[in-house]
Amino acid sequence: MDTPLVGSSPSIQKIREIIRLVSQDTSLNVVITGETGVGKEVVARVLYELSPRRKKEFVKVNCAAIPDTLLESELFGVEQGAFTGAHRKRKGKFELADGGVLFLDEIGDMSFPLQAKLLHVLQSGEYSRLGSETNITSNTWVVSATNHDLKQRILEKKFREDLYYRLNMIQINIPPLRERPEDIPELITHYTRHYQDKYPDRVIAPLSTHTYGRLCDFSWPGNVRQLVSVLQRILLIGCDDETLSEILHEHPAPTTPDATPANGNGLVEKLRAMAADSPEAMETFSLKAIRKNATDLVEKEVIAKVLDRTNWNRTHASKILKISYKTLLTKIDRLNISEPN
Ligand SMILES: Nc1ncnc2c1ncn2[C@@H]1O[C@H](COP(=O)(O)OP(=O)(O)OP(=O)(O)O)[C@@H](O)[C@H]1O
Repeated sequence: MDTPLVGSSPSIQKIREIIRLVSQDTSLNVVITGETGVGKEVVARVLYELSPRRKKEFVKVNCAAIPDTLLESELFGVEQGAFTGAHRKRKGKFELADGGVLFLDEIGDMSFPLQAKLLHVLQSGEYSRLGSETNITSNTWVVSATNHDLKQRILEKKFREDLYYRLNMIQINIPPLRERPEDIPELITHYTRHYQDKYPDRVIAPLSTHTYGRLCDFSWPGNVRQLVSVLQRILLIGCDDETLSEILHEHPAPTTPDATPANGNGLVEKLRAMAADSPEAMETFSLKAIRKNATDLVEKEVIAKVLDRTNWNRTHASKILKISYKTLLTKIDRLNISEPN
C-alpha cells in the first residue's frame, strides 16, 4: 500500500477497522471529518487502496479552491461548443473517476446551487456534460472530506440536509493530534525514516532526547501536517532550542470555522460573560467599543502566552510577535499583563 496511516492510538485503530469494513462495500458514500491536517486525505486514499476500485483512478477535487462556475464543468465535463471557448470535449472528474473514487475535499464549501446538482447525480446515478443532452451513468465511489461541522452548516442553511444524508452514509471522524498524543512517537519514527530514504546523500542525525520530548509534548494545532513540516525542518536543517520555540509557535492554528471558541482563546465566551455581568453596559456598547474590547482580549491572551513561553524574555517575545520592543512594553503596560512571581 502506498499511503501509510501511521498510529496505534485507540481512535486510529478504530478508524482502521472502519476502513477495512467500508472499503469492501463501496456503495456507501463516506464523509471524513476533522480539523485541517489530521489526515483526512490519507484516510480517503487508504479506503481507495484497500477497495476493489484501486485498479481505477483516485480523483481529487478541492471544492473550496475552484470558483463555482468552473467547479461545475470540472465535475461534469464539457461538450465541444457548449460555450464560447469550449473548443473541444473535456471529461469531468466524475467521468475520470469512473470505476474508481471521487474524493470531494472541502465539501462543506460547495455552493448551494452546485449542491443541488450533485444531489441529483447521486440520486439518479446519471449526469451529463455541460452542453450535452446525453446522460452518462455514474459509477464512482464518492468520498468527501470537510473540516466544517456539516450539521451546523445545515442549521445555517449553507448545506443541504438531503445531500448530507446522501454523502454521509458512513462518517469517519479523525480526532486532532492533541487528543491522541500516543501517535506522535510513531509519526516521528515513520517520517524520520521517510526523510532518510528520501535524502540518502544527507546525514540525518536522530533527534536529541530533549527535542524528541518537546515534539511529543507539543499540542500541534496544525495537527500531523504541522508535525511533519517541523520535523522535516529539524532533520534537514537542524534547529536549536530557541529556534524550535519560534517555529513551533509561528504556525497558524487551524481554521475551524464552525467550532466553538477557536483555539481555546474563548473570546466569544468572554464577551458573553461580560454581557452577563453587566447587561446594561453591553447594551450601550457601540460596535466600535466591542471591537476594541475584543482586540484587547485577544492581544492580551496572545502576548501573555508568548511571554510565558519565552520565560518573559521581552526581546525574544517581541521578535515572535513581530512588534518592536518598545511597542511590546507599551502593550504589557496598557493591557495590564503581569509577570508571574
Ligand atoms: N495518520 C497519518 N499517518 C501518516 N501521515 C499522516 C497521517 N495523518 C496525516 N498525515 C500526513 O499529514 C499531512 C496532512 O494530511 P492530510 O492532507 O491527509 O490532512 P487533511 O486532514 O486532509 O488536511 P486538510 O483539511 O487541510 O485538507 C500529509 O503530509 C499526510 O501524509
